[in-house]
Amino acid sequence: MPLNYSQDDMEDYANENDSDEQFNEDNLNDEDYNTLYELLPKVKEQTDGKYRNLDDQKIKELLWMNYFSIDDTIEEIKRSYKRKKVASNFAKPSPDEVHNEVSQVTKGVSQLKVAEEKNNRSVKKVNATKPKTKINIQKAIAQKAKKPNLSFIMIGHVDSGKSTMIGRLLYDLHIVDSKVMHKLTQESERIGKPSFSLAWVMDQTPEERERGVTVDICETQFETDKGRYTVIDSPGHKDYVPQMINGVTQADIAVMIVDIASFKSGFGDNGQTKEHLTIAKSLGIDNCIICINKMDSIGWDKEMFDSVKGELDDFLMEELHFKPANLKFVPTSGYLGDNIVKRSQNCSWYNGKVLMELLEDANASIKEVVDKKSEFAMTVNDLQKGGREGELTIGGRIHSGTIQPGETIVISPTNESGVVDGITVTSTPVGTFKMQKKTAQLAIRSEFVDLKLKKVENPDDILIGDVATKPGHYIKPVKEFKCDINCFNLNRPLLVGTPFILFRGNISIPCRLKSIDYVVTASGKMNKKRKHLASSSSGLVNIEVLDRSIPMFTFKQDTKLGRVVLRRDGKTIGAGKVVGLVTHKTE
Ligand SMILES: Nc1nc2c(ncn2[C@@H]2O[C@H](COP(=O)(O)OP(=O)(O)OP(=O)(O)O)[C@@H](O)[C@H]2O)c(=O)[nH]1
Repeated sequence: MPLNYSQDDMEDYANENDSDEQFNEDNLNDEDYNTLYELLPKVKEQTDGKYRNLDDQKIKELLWMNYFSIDDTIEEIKRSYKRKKVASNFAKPSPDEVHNEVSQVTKGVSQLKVAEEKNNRSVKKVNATKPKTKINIQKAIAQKAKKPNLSFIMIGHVDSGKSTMIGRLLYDLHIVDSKVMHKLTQESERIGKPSFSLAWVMDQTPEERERGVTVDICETQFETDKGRYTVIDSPGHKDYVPQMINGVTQADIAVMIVDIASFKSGFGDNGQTKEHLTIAKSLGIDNCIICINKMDSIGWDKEMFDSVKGELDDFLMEELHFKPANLKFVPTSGYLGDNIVKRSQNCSWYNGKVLMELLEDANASIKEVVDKKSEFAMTVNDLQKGGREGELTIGGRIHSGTIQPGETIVISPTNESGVVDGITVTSTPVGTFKMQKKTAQLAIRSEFVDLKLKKVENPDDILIGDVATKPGHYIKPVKEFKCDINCFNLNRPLLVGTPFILFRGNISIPCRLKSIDYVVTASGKMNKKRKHLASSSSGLVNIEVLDRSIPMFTFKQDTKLGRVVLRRDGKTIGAGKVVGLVTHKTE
């Protein structure tokens, strides 16, 4: 593709040519020819050592295909290597670069326009209101920064010991007292499941206790001298992966629990170990603590620990592209409490940190508690009707920005609004055994809060998954968006028209593959003719939401909420980054 072409030429090129067109340097004009030879050594230098076996001809071809952009070419080279892996985390294409690609491809889709340029006429105007009490916000933020809130989720194959681990953590931190434990032990013994007493601290519904299986996420807040924490328990059973995805979207880091005694079944294709890790990475979790658990059941065998650690390390680094420094492995027994809060006496060969110390390190590494550039946004995760008309309490994690009582919020997709009447934060300080509900004059990013709202016209229109912002920053809902997608685990190809369930934040909604702009072929070429995606392939696609319009973010706007996961037939089949929101002219 020549460099100095006009926009019209580029459109013609996009419409008329496909990626199968052969590169022939004899046909280049002088300027393009010179550019090619100037850039070739630069690409070689930057990819040398990592991506060998690429000959000059192939690099020239890739440079040409990518309009002589070094970054895009290197990205293409990386992608072609990535596709050799079973799963992918679509690690790097920079949002800007993807955005550029999209703005070129969207030119060909003539009926559509990128929605970010807004059509807000139909949206009722909601005015901002001032906080009830004037406070020194900087001082209040600085105060909160002394104890940031780290949210971590326990993930892992069914029965690996997630709930037991949390029960043990809370018990050893003196958050759950011995009276509660004694009661739970008696109750679990009564139904013949004594080993579940610790798990019952988190598994609270009769269904969960009877079946010994967690079916939904459950979160608990606690506070140590150094930091605040939210621990999220998630189900390991394959039928409850959607609930697990919901939990991941509210977490900063993941704690993967692996049952060493049945590692193979959990790690195989039918197990959830790989699926949970892939989902976590796809949804933006970059740090993972891996507890190799139930070590008591194999006599704390170091060789077995090393072998399982090796297999997991390979998968996490090579296929999911975790950075080695962001992975921490601990040998644990959640049941007996080894290496959770207290150091194990049974495992002299392990000199690393225990789970709680690793969580403290992760908490201490939170640098900025509020990103000053980002506006308030919160996904609604819980709803409680108020006693009076127009009252409603919404619960959730503040995703970005700050909020104070007295301020008005507006909720997408219905444009309902309400005035924040009060903010409550819940936590149990270590050693007190008492959950405290505190009212707050200010709540900030990463806190789990309940916002009591008043003056809500139609409370019934607000649903879980809706997004609250301040007036002027309303997220316009869309029914279609462009997505840079990676597919894995497909039994049969994903064709245009195929329906699937899309997960974004805590929303899960039926969607279909509306069209494919291009597929990246096995040889690393962009193919604009292909109308299906195969396993381990990637591409730029249009996704249509089938039920209703939903609030969406691009990856450029928000690196967490701008990500989606696709599931079909009970399997996770792909993940992607949203690169453009699309509205039809008639909308
Ligand atoms: N030997 C041994 N057994 C454990 C350990 N941790 C948990 N268990 C047992 O494993 C079984 C399952 O524990 P849970 O904590 O319910 O497992 P889970 O991962 O939360 O289960 P789901 O949420 O349903 O996937 C229970 O019988 C536990 O007592 C451990 O460290 N050692």
